[in-house]
Amino acid sequence: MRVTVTGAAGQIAYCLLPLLARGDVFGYEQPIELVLLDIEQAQTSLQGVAMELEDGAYPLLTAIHCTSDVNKAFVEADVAILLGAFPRKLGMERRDLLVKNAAIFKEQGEAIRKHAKEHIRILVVGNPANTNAAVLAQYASNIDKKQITALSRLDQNRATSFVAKKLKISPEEVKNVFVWGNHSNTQYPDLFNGVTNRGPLPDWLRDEKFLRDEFIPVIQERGAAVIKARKLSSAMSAANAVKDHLRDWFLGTQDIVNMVVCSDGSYGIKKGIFFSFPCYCPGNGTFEIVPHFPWSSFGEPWIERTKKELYEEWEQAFTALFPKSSL
Ligand SMILES: NC(=O)c1ccc[n+]([C@@H]2O[C@H](COP(=O)([O-])OP(=O)(O)OC[C@H]3O[C@@H](n4cnc5c(N)ncnc54)[C@H](O)[C@@H]3O)[C@@H](O)[C@H]2O)c1
Ligand SMILES: O=C(O)C[C@H](O)C(=O)O
Repeated sequence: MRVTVTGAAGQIAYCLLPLLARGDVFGYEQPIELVLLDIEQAQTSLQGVAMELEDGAYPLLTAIHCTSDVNKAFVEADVAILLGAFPRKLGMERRDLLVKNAAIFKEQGEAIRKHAKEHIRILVVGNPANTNAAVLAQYASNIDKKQITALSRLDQNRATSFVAKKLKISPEEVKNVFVWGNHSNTQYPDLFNGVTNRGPLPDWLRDEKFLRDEFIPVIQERGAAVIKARKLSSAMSAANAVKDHLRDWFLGTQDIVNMVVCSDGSYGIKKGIFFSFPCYCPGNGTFEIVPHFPWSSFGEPWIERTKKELYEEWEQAFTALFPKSSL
């Protein structure tokens, strides 16, 4: 299995690469070859990462290739994990970030179309992840949209862990806590479908004041809180969520998991928009959006807000990429 990781000299990659090499993601019997892409200025650091991978003496890791050439990076790739993105700099508006990253994901989408295996499975992590995935899907035009996903599992893990801590139980016992929409602070973390293996969540966890004043803002702002505390964005937990997302997508799970996927019109979300939905993963890189989880009247305005943000993001990226067209 040939796995391409972009942004491979960055901090998420540093936490993720050992998990891939050890077999935690694709299974303990699956040999993998890693192709590590980063920009020219990061090549010395990338060489250091490759040395450390070699020094791990991982039995499943059959080869490591480092490159700064996007066209070489995706040759014959079975899986692409897209971590590399332009970071937000001081004074940059969200729109500037969107446009900068749209250019990167356009280039990578084209390279995937030309060079990757047709059955490739893609996970976009670099922010703004939903819209980057939508841009990539436009340009990797020979790839079925169901092969392209983005990461919202970190948000689901955060929400699940929050509930487990409140109830003093293991996160394993908490199911069906979902995060809908954009991987941004408009996401809607939803406890109305949540259960534990002892039964439904207690009423106080669904109290509207508690949801509005505590649960929802804590989950929506968790990424910012980590940045404030570490002066760096979350990396260990992001790598762990990448592992969970890919393992479940490839090896299957009975749990309903959050993935950002291309809307097929489910839940009234416009087709083509990449939205975080609850998904069922039977294995082998397949998933189905689970269609029947209710939002409750409390959830509707939150969903509207995140949906609106995603439609606007897509319009901005689309206008930058195709200045003379209209949606
Ligand atoms: N979706 C999520 O849940 C989630 C969670 C955490 C972080 N993120 C995002 O993931 C991304 C990576 O985070 P990080 O902490 O590893 O960042 P980082 O800055 O440590 O690493 C990013 C790496 O990408 C490289 N890069 C930049 N442009 C590139 C390009 N065109 N091609 C290849 N490589 C390129 C950089 O040189 C750098 O080495 C960021 O965009 C971050 O906001 C997403
Ligand atoms: O990198 C960020 O802006 C935050 C990150 O997406 C996170 O959720 O931790």
